[in-house]
Amino acid sequence: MRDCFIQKSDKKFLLIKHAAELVTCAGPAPKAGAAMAEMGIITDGALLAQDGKIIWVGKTDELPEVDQAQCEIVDAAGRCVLPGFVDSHTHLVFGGYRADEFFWRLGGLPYLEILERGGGILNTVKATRQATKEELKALGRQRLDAMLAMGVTTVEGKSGYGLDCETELRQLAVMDELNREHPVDVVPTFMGAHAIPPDYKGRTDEYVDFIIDEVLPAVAEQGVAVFCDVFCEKGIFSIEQSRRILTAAKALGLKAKLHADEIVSLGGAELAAELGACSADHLLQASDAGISALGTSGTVATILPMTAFCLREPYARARTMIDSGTAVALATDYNPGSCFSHSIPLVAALAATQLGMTAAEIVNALTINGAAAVGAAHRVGSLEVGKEADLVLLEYPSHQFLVYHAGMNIVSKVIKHGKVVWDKTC
Ligand SMILES: N=CN[C@@H](CCC(=O)O)C(=O)O
Ligand SMILES: [Zn+2]
Repeated sequence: MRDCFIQKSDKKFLLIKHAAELVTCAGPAPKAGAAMAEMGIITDGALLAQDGKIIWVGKTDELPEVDQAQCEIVDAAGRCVLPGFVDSHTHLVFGGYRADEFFWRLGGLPYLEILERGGGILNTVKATRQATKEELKALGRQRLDAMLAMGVTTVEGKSGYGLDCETELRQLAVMDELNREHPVDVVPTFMGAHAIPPDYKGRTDEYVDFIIDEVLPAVAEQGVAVFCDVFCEKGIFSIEQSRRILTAAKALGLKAKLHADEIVSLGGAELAAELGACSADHLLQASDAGISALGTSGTVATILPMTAFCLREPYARARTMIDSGTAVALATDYNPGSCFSHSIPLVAALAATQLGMTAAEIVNALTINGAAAVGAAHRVGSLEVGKEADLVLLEYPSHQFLVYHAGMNIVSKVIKHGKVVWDKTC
C-alpha cells in the first residue's frame, strides 16, 4: 500500500469519542426485512478497542476508565462513525480492460451476445492467462488501495478469468497473498464456472465435469477459496449444471454463492435458496417465487445496482425483497466488463434513487448484511463487543450524507483492526 497512507500507531487501545452518530448496526445477522431499518445509532458515541477488537461501545460520557497514554485517540466530533464497508461481490483480480465493449453495448449489442461471439469475459480470460502472478498482484493491490479509500475494510473477490486449473489457482493465490499483506481482508471465491472456455465450446457438460473432477479438488486441497460461485444464466450454466457444481463444492467444504437471474429469469434465486447458498447475487430478473424462496431461506440477496446501471438493464426489485422479509446486501460487482467501478458512493446513490431503499437499509446492506453474505458476520460488519474494530469515519455528522452527497467519497478516515490505515488529510 502507498507509504503516504498512514503511519500505524503502536498503541494497545483505540479510543473513538464524541462521534455525532456512532452507527453500530448491532443485532442478529443478517438483518432481514423490517430489521433492516434498525441501525442502533448512539449519539455522542464512543468506542474502545484493544488489540484490534472492540471491547466497549456506548456514550462518550459513560466511557470506562482507561489509561489514555496507551490509547490512540480519535476525536470524531462532527463525524458519523460506521462499521467498515463489506464489498461482498467483486471480480478484482484480472488482466486487461474492455472499454470498447461498454460502447458496443450502448450501441445496442447485448452483453451475452458479446460473450457468445468470443468477447466479454473471454477477452478478460485471454489477458488474465497472459498476466504473471506479480502483475496480477500489483493490479490487485492498487485496486484494494482504492477500495480502502472508499471505506471498504473487507472485500470478496472471485476467480473466473482463468477457466483452466493453472490460472484459476493463480488468481486465488494472488487473493490469498493480498489478504495477508493488505489491510483490506479479501474473502476468496472460486468461480471456474464463470463462462465456457473456447476449447470446451459446445461441450458445457464436459467442462462441468472438468471443474468437478479436476479444478475443485485442487482448489479445496490448496485451501485457497472459501466460496464457490457459478454464473447460472441462459447459454452459460443451466440450473442443473449449477446445482452439480455447487453440490460438489459443498461436499469439499466450500460455501455456495450464485450469479442468479441476472439477464434471464432461470430460477437461480430458487436454486440458491434450495442449496442454502450464503448469497444469491444480481437477481435483476428474479421471479416472485424466487423472491419468496429467498425470504424464507436465510440466503442473502446481494444486489449490484451499478451493474444494472452500466448494462442499462432493469434494477433488481430490492424494495419487494425487503418488504417480503429478505435480507439484502449491496455490493459493487467491480469487474472489467459489466461494471468497471468500485464506487460505494454510487452504489448508495443508486440504491436510494433507483431501488427505493432507505438510508438505514443501505447502511445495513453495505455492512452487516455484506458481512453475512461472505460468512463473516461473526467477525465484522457491526460495532459490537468482540468484533474487529473495522470502522469508517465520514466527513459529515450523519449516515444520511452517504446518500445525500450523491456519488461523492465522503470518507475521512478508515480504521482496520483498531489502527487508522487511511486518512483523507494524509
Ligand atoms: N455476470 C457475470 N459476471 C460478472 C461480469 C464479468 C465480466 O463481464 O467480466 C458480473 O457479475 O457482472
Ligand atoms: Zn459477478
